[in-house]
Amino acid sequence: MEAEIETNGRYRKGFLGKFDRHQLERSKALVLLYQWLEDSLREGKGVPERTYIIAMKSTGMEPPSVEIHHDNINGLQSDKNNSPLKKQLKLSPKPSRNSGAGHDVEQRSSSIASGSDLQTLRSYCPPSLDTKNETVINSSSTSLYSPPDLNDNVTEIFKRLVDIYRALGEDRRSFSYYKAVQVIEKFPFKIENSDQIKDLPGVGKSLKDHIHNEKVRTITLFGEVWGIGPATALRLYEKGHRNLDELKNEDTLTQAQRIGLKFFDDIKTRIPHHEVREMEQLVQKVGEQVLPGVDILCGGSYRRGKETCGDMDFIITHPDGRSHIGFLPKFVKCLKDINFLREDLMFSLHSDEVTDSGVDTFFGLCTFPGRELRHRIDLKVYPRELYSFVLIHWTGNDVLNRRLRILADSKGYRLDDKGLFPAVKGSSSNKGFKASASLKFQTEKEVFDFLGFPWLEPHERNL
Ligand SMILES: Nc1ccn([C@H]2C[C@H](O)[C@@H](COP(=O)(O)OP(=O)(O)OP(=O)(O)O)O2)c(=O)n1
Ligand SMILES: [Mn+2]
Repeated sequence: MEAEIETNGRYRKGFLGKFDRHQLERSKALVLLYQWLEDSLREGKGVPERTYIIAMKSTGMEPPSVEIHHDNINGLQSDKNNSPLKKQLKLSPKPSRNSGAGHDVEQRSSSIASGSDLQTLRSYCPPSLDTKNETVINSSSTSLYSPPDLNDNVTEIFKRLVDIYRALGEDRRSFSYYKAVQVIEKFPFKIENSDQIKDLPGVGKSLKDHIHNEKVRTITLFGEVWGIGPATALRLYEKGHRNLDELKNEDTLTQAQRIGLKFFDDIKTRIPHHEVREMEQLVQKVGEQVLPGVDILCGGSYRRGKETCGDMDFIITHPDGRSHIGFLPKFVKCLKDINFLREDLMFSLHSDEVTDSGVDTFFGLCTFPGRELRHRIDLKVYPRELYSFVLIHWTGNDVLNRRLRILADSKGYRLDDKGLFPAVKGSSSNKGFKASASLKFQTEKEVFDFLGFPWLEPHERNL
């Protein structure tokens, strides 16, 4: 049954009077009877809108006249003279209703306002909309409108929460998520931080928390991709990416980040200790062929005796103090030839330079012989004189390293993977420390002793 409202003065002032027809057209909103809200609150869920829709008629510059499609005209006074099909209705002045949840249905983000008689809620028609109403609605200036839901990552979760809370009997909470979905689905932009919606009523604290948590979770996830640091992770989040699949289409990623992404799951798979031992033996054997006498050992969690390792941290030097120079490129080539090294992430060569203490580094991915599962591998080549510091640093763990650094600081030294530097008088900056030459120690134990830290075997360093 349909009826036409006689737009009385109060009605125009209350809601439609605030907007011209073009504004309403632009908003592409459906205007619903306030009754929809009351019924929804009574039911504890959003009731189908189709019988509550008010359609606008284009009438030039005049305030819009209104058609109502409403079989259930409870709460509206009908004019006795109307035919059953087209009733002339007058809206009875009703007391203003601010019934709890209904109060914050109002939303300001999309040029739709709430009035005391009517609440506007949706900008799309639900799938249950009958075709018999479609003709009427389409002939008016309010068209069916299905905006792209730019925030479906949020609304999909919220829709689930609507059902979950309803099933739990928490109708009020269920309804507040329902309302939030209605509001968020209409956003013409992707929500990226909670500040964008902090002033929106109808979108509760839960959503703000949710978005904040989502941001933290997403940035943390992106930061787990090799080569993506916090700043890049934040930039990618702000570009709208929300999961790793979406990142695959991101053309600003470096080649190394792409590899990190492609083998994300592989890299996260920890390697059993005994497999690392086998790969260490393989790497040592190839190293000996390339450069007899070369010292190669796997540090990190493997050297500390952990059952599984996140990656392999190879530390390489040569006892003669010079043959390490130029070793790494040849070594990497051989390891690639036997299909052990598979992808490069970073290759940095400085062993023939005086600066940077002559360190060569290869970061990449390797596979256990006969397998395709990728593992992270680091090869670091240092001059022999730095070996004691290198072993301590790359064996860890990070807690021990921090303690040793603090201890060194307290004694007026700076400790890192390239030495132990006495503080330069008159300067407390890192630069001041670096300007001095490192003390020389042959073994890890000498460093521990010098600092006065009790000696710990590698397997005792899991602090
Ligand atoms: N922020 C960091 C990172 C690393 N390290 C040192 C201590 C680590 O033990 C060593 C190797 O770094 P890894 O990240 O490879 O850590 P682990 O080898 O200890 O553990 P995992 O099994 O996760 O590789 O380098 C450090 O002092 N501080
Ligand atoms: Mn490691």
